[in-house]
Amino acid sequence: MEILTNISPSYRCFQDEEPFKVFKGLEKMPTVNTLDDLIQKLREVFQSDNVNIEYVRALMSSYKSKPSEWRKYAKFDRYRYTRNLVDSGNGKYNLMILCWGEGHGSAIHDHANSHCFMKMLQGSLTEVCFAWPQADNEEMKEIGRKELSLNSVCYINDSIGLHRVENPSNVEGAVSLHLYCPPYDKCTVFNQTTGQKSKAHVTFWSTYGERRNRDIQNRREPEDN
Ligand SMILES: N[C@@H](CS(=O)O)C(=O)O
Ligand SMILES: [Fe+2]
Repeated sequence: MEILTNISPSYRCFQDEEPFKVFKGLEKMPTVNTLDDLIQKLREVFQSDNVNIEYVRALMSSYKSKPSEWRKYAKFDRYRYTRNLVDSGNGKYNLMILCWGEGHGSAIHDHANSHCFMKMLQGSLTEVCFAWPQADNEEMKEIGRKELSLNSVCYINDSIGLHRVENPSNVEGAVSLHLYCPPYDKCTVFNQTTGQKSKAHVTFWSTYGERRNRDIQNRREPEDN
């Protein structure tokens, strides 16, 4: 499957209404009414051998978050953000809901050569982007920072750079919907001060709305700096 990646980094993050301005050239966008509808439409899009990143992003943007539709997947942990599998996309991608308690964040990481789409379903998150380290033992260079607000969608891949994400609120949890294509279970995490890399496994806290067992949950990485 080929994924078209001709996306301009400056259009990497789109708030609510933008897709229709920015993507006039695309076919008429179908309306996405519910989360199930979004799941279904994503499956259809990824049946093709050519997937247009901007189309996926616009589809995700067109869904307006309704907590009653995603609550069954939104399982929080006290200590770290959780990853909850929603759909395994016929093996082509993983769609998941991440739950970020107050102050929870990820370490700086790559996305294992996958495409990463991220949509806010509740609250807001801060995304801090970094360049790949150029030399040993050097502070990582921040290349951008944004607030992701409700319903906005952003996109990253390894050629754009690395990032870490955090919920800056100390009163509200945040929930985000992520699509990774192809699916991956290992990524690289980086020490912000030294740029030192290590491999981390990424696992699911729950799958299809069911909690997984404690052993698996306790093996989770790569959260929290
Ligand atoms: N990519 C991270 C979440 S985020 O910090 O973008 C993960 O899948 O765990
Ligand atoms: Fe990420």
